[in-house]
Amino acid sequence: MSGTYRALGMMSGTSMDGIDLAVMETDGEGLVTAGKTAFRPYREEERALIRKSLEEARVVGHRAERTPAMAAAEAAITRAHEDLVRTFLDESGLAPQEIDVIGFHGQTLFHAPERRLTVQIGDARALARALGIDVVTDMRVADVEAGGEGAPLVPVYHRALVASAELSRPVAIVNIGGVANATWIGAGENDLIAFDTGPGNALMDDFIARRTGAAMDSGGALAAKGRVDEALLSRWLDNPYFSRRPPKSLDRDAFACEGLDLLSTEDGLATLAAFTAETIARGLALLPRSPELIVVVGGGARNPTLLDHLSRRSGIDVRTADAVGWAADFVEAQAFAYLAVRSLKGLPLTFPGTTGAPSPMTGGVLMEA
Ligand SMILES: Nc1ncnc2c1ncn2[C@@H]1O[C@H](COP(=O)(O)OP(=O)(O)OP(=O)(O)O)[C@@H](O)[C@H]1O
Ligand SMILES: CC(=O)N[C@H]1[C@@H]2OC[C@@H](O2)[C@@H](O)[C@@H]1O[C@H](C)C(=O)O
Repeated sequence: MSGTYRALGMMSGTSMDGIDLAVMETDGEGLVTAGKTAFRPYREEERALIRKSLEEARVVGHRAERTPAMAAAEAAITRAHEDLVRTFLDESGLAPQEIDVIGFHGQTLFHAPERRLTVQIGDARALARALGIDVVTDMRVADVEAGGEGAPLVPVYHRALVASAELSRPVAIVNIGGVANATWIGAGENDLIAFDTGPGNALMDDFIARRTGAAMDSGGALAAKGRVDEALLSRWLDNPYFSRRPPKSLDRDAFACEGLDLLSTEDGLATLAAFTAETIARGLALLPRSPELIVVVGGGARNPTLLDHLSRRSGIDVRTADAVGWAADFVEAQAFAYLAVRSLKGLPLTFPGTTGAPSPMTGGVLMEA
């Protein structure tokens, strides 16, 4: 096989909305040719299995341990990934042999790097055998075991994207998924700092689901009609996480937001959007130099109310990934394709500045077809 691979990446994030897939040709370094993408929403019963196992995963002592609910969720999400790859290959007219490797993130159930534990479900061996394609998985594990945060992993791919887009630096790539994370890229090749900033969309999704049953505040329409409760917001901001210097990472449900349930739906959503934006702004203020530009990737890029809060609270120019020519919804899936190739080549996935790893570290486990 040459130094360039055709890789397929899949990510199912903390929003639990479904699985993103992207194909690319890459050498795992500067060469990235992005290809087609696909999305498969989780079915309601799959999401229910994941939600149930989120609670159970808190008690496991080892990442390979499975309670009955976790085992059931793992079987379901492995099938869902297989189903998505098969449909994608059929629709793209590609044969399995034309894909060199799959980068498979799986579904995070629990993340506690201070206990050197990060738990993702998804049976990579079964997936590799079923599809007849090599699979690279467990990309957070080596980093966490070495004392790193195990997250975020995407920054090395953000660096490749920024290099090819010729954006002025320093620049921050902010991913607003369930949790939000930022990558700061300075002038030098190795000026890379990354960390989870705080909540992304998950608090807003959970709140609107409780109030109206909707999956999200589409376009931030309800938040735009609400008023930010500044007193409540400042109580939520009074959390040492937000002033702690990076590296740092979060589990999905790290913030309780006391008092939220007393607000109207509109005011609650407005206050949560301000919370997400303000914590990103505070995170960026911890960096060595303020970025000249924020590029927003992930589902949060589809919420103009949130973007508006972010530009006002940070005072920095905000653009969406789509506006700079990237596919906002698929950057993470692309990143796992890119990371799989880096793993095959033994290149670093994480760095002292991105996860606190003691040195640049490769990672990932290869399951051969
Ligand atoms: N049109 C929209 N309007 C408002 N919010 C949206 C829209 N589209 C997506 N979102 C938000 O983005 C979320 C999905 O984002 P994304 O797919 O980036 O998350 P993820 O990959 O699951 O999370 P993470 O990055 O934390 O792993 C949705 O749950 C929703 O809150
Ligand atoms: C443990 C885990 O799955 N963390 C996710 C989560 O979702 C966003 C943020 O928190 C980020 O740290 C990470 O995902 C992205 C893909 C990353 O590792 O870069």
